[in-house]
Amino acid sequence: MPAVISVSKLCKSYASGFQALKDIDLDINKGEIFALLGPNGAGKTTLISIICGLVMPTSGRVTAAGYDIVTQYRQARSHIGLVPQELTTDAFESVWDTVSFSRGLFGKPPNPAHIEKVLRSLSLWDKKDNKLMTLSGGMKRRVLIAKALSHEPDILFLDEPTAGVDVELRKDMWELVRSLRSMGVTIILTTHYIEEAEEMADRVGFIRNGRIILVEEKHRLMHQLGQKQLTLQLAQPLAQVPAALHAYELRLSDDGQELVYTYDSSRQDHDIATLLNQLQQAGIRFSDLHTRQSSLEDIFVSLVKDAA
Ligand SMILES: Nc1ncnc2c1ncn2[C@@H]1O[C@H](COP(=O)(O)OP(=O)(O)OP(=O)(O)O)[C@@H](O)[C@H]1O
Repeated sequence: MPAVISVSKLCKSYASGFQALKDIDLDINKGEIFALLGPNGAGKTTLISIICGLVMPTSGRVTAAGYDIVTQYRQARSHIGLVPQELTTDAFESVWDTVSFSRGLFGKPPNPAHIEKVLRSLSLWDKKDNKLMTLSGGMKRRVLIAKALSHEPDILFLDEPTAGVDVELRKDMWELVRSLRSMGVTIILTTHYIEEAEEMADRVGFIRNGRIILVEEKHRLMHQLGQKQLTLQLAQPLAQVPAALHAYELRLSDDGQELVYTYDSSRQDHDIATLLNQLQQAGIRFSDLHTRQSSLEDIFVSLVKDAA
């Protein structure tokens, strides 16, 4: 898949001397949803701001849609839409005016048909004459997206798109992002809700202390690093795990009521049926059992810990 954004050897030191990005190499593929994850202060906003031309890089190179974001800023920027977290435009302006004005900022001629299409796709059409101050929080978020889409970009950055929104709206936003992708828009989002990345991303990148520590397809990541856990509720409490079962490295809860078996879901050599058979032979009976697959959040926490 061709890269629509290409970041190479990117470094950023702020005037204070603080090095916020260290030697970042990253390609974003055309048409994918890419989630950039990392703890507070990792460098996500700095990276996005550089790609969008809001912050100057110290060294390295970034291209967007083939254009250098420093030497060909206008061409590069015209391909990019940025959805910030906060709406800062005039509260007394109408939805239609604010979205049309955004388009004008990119030097694009007016195109009422496009603005109408964007507003309709965001369920904002019947609010087009409303002043921004009269909109609900969720609608204001949609206006931010409409503004970012006003100049027909094919790359969209969403900075924490669902921070502080309720579950209902979050699901709507996910739906919306998916439909944008199906229209061919490449989407890069930052989020603190790992669940959001798990739900939507094709690939995830982890950034920490200004370095990219891992970029991987979400499914492969979850398959490779994901672990499964089998928990057995014992019929009778157990004092200790029988020696015959030591190979499984089972963990017995303090009260002796629960046995937990953690295994690598990508390996074939851990046969649950054999374990259950051996438990039976050892006279250990259980009243219930359940399995759990580790989430992207578990993987994230362990990656961040490992990189500390
Ligand atoms: N203008 C600035 N001058 C000096 N340091 C800055 C400036 N902007 C950001 N930083 C520092 O750079 C680091 C990265 O900040 P950045 O905002 O990129 O992180 P982030 O990953 O987006 O964090 P968060 O998840 O909290 O939004 C932080 O330590 C921050 O304090």
